[in-house]
Amino acid sequence: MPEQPELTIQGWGPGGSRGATGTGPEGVPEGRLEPDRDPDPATALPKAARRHLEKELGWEPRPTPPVAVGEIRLAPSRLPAEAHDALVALLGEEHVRTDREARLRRAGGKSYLDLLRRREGDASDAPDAVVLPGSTEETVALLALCAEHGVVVVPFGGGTSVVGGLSGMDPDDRPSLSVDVSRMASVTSVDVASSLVTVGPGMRGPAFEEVLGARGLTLGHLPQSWEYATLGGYAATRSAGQSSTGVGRFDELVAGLTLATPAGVLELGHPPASASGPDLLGLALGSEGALGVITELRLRVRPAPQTRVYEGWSFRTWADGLAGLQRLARHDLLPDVVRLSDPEETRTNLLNAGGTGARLLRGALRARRRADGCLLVVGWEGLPHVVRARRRAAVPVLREHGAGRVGHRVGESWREHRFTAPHLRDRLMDAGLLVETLETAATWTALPAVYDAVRTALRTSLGRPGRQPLLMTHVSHGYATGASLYVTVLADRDDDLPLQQWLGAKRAATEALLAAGGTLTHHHAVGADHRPWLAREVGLLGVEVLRAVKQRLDPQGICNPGVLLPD
Ligand SMILES: Cc1cc2nc3c(=O)[nH]c(=O)nc-3n(C[C@H](O)[C@H](O)[C@H](O)COP(=O)(O)OP(=O)(O)OC[C@H]3O[C@@H](n4cnc5c(N)ncnc54)[C@H](O)[C@@H]3O)c2cc1C
Repeated sequence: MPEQPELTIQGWGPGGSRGATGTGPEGVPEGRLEPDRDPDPATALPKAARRHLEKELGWEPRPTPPVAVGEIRLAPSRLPAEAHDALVALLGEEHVRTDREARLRRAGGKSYLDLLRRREGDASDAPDAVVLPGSTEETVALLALCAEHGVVVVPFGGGTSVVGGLSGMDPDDRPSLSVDVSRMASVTSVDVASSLVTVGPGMRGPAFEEVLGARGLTLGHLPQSWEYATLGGYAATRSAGQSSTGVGRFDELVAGLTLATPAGVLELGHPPASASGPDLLGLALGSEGALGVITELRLRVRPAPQTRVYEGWSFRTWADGLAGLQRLARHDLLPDVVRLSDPEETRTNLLNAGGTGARLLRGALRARRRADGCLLVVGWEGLPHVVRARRRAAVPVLREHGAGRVGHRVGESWREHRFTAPHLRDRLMDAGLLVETLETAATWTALPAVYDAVRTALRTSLGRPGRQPLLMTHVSHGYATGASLYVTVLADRDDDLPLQQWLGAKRAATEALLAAGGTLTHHHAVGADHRPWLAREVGLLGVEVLRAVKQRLDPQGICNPGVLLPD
């Protein structure tokens, strides 16, 4: 398996002048514990970005660094000795870990709240131990063992959950195990004729694409968390990638999977298609570890694209942009990548982009009176003549809605930098900012109202005299019936009550988007954070159906009890 980069615990990405280093057992990427940091906020951000944010937010940059990793508080492991010994007998000593480093690395996910807690030295969500099963059989056996000893099990993929999916909360406060699937990370079969590849859940996107690329294939699932998230995690959360408008959401890429549960093994999905009753595969997709551990996936792949065309367009208004996308969607003409930024996101991105190209673009948009407009990045991939034909059909529609072409460099630059934002988030958090995202989806009809409602709720909740949040929104995925909205929120952090500040804003935004007709989540999943609202979307009877399925597969309720189902 190609080497996978390191996981960190207080931010995103590798590095860390102050972090500890270590080498882990087979399959566990070990290394520095925290990202590289410039402790001085005056130099940590590009000048233009800092000036813009200071003006927009009423924010004064100040150093708010995380505590040193050595100061993070970690309670002693509560794993009972008999359970530990039984796990060692099953998996071997090196695959049952209770050491500080192993537990800290699997403490929670990467939401703003998760990172705030860890930056403040709180690792109360750390598991009592980490186990690394190597096969479906070992996973089933370890689930039986945990059920017998009353130990909670939290599957761990890349640790990139942003909805509290790894918080390990348990109403009965039992000891908890992080089940790290990184040892199950190899490709076991490639069926080129059927476009099917069987792979372990612990493999990450870059490694998988490398293996597929050698065969002229691709999966094409590219979420912003691509560097760290795993294939099993994508399935467990119903992830969507940046090209999902074209290649489909991750749900659509899963042809089948194996789910190890305390009640036994489920083999789900029968490609190419089946009418044998309701689709049980759908129960495992989005199950977030609450029904068991996904131990194998059969994924639908495609030939690697021979051509890629990425470019930028500019609409005069947000309404024009939405109307243009809706029209493309109705006629099945949406490109593979569609990303329409609202005026606030467009302005901020243009100001923050450095270099001559960005300066020229700003000038050109001003000259064409589009400085307050909305940037659209589109991308087409595939066979050259198909890409040409699809683009040729879409361009007149864009023009009919007033879009002006701003060129390939904008599209290419977006493609080149599309995984950098999470690294910037670390630096913004170091300088006293609240930085978080939220997402939803709505029909084309409801979308404008959802957009307005979320913005009003966030402004009301986070606004203070002389201070306003910066709310940057884009449409990230288009469908015939509607689209998703993705909001990036920046605000001056309340240094006294930072957790409460975001919890209040998130609650207000969620209430507002549900009332306006948005979905609870488009691709981040339910986790612990969205649980209280699940019944609003699926109804009380829907929650009861899910509870009954869980009761059958996991009678002792040991599988990730803190997520998905409301208390
Ligand atoms: C900076 C950033 C950018 C992001 N961008 C995107 C994006 O563009 N699109 C998107 O969809 N999401 C995005 N996310 C959210 C996150 O990356 C996804 O939810 C991803 O699918 C999680 O994968 P993971 O391997 O990290 O899973 P984890 O975070 O480890 O786990 C997520 C949940 O799934 C469960 N789980 C994990 N593996 C298994 C398994 N094998 N069997 C059963 N349950 C399992 C866990 O218990 C947990 O409840 C982003 C997150 C961050 C921090």
